[in-house]
Amino acid sequence: MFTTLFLVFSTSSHRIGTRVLRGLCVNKTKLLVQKNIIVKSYVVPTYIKLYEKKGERSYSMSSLNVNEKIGIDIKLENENEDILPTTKKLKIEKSDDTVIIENCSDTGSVDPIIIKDISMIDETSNNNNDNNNNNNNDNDNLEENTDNNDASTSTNVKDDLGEGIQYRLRMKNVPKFASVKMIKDLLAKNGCGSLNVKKSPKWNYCFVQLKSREQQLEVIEKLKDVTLKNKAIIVTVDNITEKERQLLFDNKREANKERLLNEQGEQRSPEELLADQTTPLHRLPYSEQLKFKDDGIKKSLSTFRNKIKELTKDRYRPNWVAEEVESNLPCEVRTIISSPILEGYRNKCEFTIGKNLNGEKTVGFLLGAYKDGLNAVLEPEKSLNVSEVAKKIATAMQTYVRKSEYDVYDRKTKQGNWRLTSVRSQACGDIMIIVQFHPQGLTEDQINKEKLSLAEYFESLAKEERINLKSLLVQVYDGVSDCISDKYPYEVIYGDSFIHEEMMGCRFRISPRAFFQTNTLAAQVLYEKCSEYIKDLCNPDKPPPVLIDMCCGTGTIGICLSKALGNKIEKVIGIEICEEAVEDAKINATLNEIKNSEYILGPVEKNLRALNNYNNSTAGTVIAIVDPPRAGVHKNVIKALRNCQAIDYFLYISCDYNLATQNFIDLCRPSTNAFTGIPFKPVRAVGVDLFPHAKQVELLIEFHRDENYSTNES
Ligand SMILES: C[S@@+](CC[C@H](N)C(=O)[O-])C[C@H]1O[C@@H](n2cnc3c(N)ncnc32)[C@H](O)[C@@H]1O
Repeated sequence: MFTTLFLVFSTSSHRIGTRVLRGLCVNKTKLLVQKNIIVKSYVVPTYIKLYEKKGERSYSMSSLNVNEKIGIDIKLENENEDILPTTKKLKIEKSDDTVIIENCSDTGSVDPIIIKDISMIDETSNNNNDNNNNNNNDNDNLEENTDNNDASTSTNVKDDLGEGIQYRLRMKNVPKFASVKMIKDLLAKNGCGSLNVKKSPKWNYCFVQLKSREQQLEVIEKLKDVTLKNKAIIVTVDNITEKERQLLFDNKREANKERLLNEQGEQRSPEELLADQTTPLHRLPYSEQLKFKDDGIKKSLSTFRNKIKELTKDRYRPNWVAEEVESNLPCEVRTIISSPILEGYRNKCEFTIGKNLNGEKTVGFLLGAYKDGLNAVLEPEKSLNVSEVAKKIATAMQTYVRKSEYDVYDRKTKQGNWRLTSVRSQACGDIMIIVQFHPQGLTEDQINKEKLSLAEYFESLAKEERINLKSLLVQVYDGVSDCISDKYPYEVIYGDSFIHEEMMGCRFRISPRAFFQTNTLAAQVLYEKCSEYIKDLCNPDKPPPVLIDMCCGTGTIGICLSKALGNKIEKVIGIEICEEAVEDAKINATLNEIKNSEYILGPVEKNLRALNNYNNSTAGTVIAIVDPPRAGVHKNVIKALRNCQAIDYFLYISCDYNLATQNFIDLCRPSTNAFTGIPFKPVRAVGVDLFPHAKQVELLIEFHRDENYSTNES
C-alpha cells in the first residue's frame, strides 16, 4: 500500500501560517510529519488538504477537517478504499520537531498512516496561492513540486537557496486596501522594527523583506496572534533567490501577456487596448456612463442598508432600515451630477518613459502593467482624459529623451536612466513638471549637467509654446517602484517648488507631494454641493459652526466652504498626514483670508483631539467632513466621531464607495462595546462624476446623528 500523498497544512486562524508538506506514505500505520526549523512555531493545524497522486500528473483532493485540537476527521471526496477509509478519526500529537497524526478511529479497520521523511516547502514559494480553498491553486502548487517528490531526496529547499537569497515572509489575511504604511506601522508596533514591505492594492497579502533567517524567525514569533482589521495575520516563509524570483516573474508575465492578448482577440489596436485600460467606459455614451455609475452607487448603498439590517436583527432597528422601501436604499439618492468637462480633464498625469512597440524611446502610458508582460509604452495622443498641454509636454520630453545620450530605464534589466515624467496642468494654467532619473552610477557632475540641459530645454519650450511653466523638478531615484517616490527629494531646476490652482473664487498653493483633486472643474461642483448641504445644516439662530476637515490636503474643502458661507464659520480645523500639504493649507488659509483656521499634521486617527475638544460643547454646531484616500478612514476615526457629542452632522466624500462601506456601517451600526456613542444615519447622497470615461465616481453622503436611537432602543 505505497502511495504518494501531498499535504497542505493550514494552522488555526490565530496562529502561524500555511505550509505544503510533501511526503511519501510508507504504510498505513502512522502519519508522521518530520518538521524542520520553521515548523518549530507550528501549532496543530485546523485545516488539512490531502492530495493523492494518481499517475504522473493527476491528483485528487481530500479534505481533512480538524476536530478540535485532538483529532481530525478525514473525508475522502474522491474515495479510494485502497488508500484511506471513507472517514477516519485521526489523533494529532506534536513535539518540538515532529507532528504525528495517527488513526484513532473506533472502526479500527485500517491502521493509521505513516508519512515520513517529509520535506517541507513553503506553500507560496512557487506559486501565487493566496487562498487555501482554491483547489486550482493548490494543484498548481503540486505541479510545481512533482519533480522532487521522492522523499529520500528531500531537503528543506529554503535552506539550499544558495547565492542571492532573499529572506521574505508572506503575510496573509491583509485587507486589500491596507497600505504599505499601515503594514509597516503594524510591524513596528509589534516590535519588528522598520522593515521593507511590498504590497499591491490588489493583494490580500504582502511580502516582508528580512536580512537573515534569524530575523525571519524573530518576526514570525512577534507576529503570533497579531490581527489586522479583526483578522488574524498568517505568516509564511517565502524565501527565494533573485534568480528564482526573476524566473517566476518572467513566467507569470509571459502567461499574462498571452492571456491579455488572447482575451479580446487581436481585433483591438494597441491604442484601443490602452483606451480600455485607462478609460474603460469610453465606448459608452456619457449618459450611459452616468447610469452605470448611478447603478453602482445604488447597489453599494443597498448592500450597506442590508448590512445594517443584518446587524440589527435582534435589537433596535433604526427607522431608515426598518421601513419597507422598494428601492432598498438607505436614504434619498439624488441623480448623479455630470462633470462640466468630459475630455482632457486630468490635471495630473504620470507618464512612463520606456520603449514603444517598435522599440523607440517613448513617453506615455504603459500598455498593460509591466508585471502583466506588456511593457510597451504608448504615446498619450489618443487618451481622452489627458489635457492638450500635458500631451504637448509628453511629446517634448520624448523628443528630448530620443536625443539624449542616456537610455530609457528598462524595468526588467533595471538599466537606463529616464524613468518617469509627471505633469500637473492646473485649470488656471500653472504647470509643474517632475522628471525622474535613475543615476546608474553617473557622477554628480554628469547628473548636474543633465539637469541644466533639461532646464534650458523646458524653459525655451515654455517660451515657444506659451506654456505657463511654473515649476520644473527632478527626482534622482534609484529605487524599484514605478512611481514618483514620496521618500526621495525633489530638486527645483526651474521656477518655484509649487504651483497654484483656483477654485470657487479661492486660490491654492500646491506642493509636489500634496494631493489635489484631478478634475478641478468637477471638484468645484462637488465642493459646491458640500456647501449647499452645509448651508442647510447651519441654524441661523445658533452660533456659526465649527468645521472639522479631516484629510484636508491643501485645505481646499475647509477654505472653499468657509468662503461659501461668507466666512460665517467659527473655526476650520484641518487634519492631514502629508507635511507639504499641511504647509500649503496654512499658506492657503492666509492667501484666502481665512483667519480662524488651525491645521494639524498627522494621521487623523491619531489626532482626534480636535474632536475631543468639542465633546461637551453645547454652543454651536460642529460639522465634520472627511475626504479620505480610497480605502476610507481608520475605524478609530469613526469611533471618535460617534463619541464626540458635539458632532451631529457628518459629510463623507468617497472616491471608492465599495471600500468606504465599512466606514458607513461602523458609523451607523447600533452601539457595541467597540462602537459606543449614538449611531448616525444616512440622510442624502449624491454622486459627482470627477472621472468621465473611467469607472470611479465621487460619492457624497450626509449623515446625521440618529436622534431616535436612545429612545427607541429596547
Ligand atoms: C482624497 S485626498 C483629499 C484631500 C482634500 N480633502 C482635497 O479635497 O483636496 C485624501 C487626503 O488624505 C490624506 N491622508 C491619507 N491618509 C491620512 C490619514 N491617515 N490621516 C490624515 N490624512 C490622511 C492624503 O495625504 C490626502 O491629502
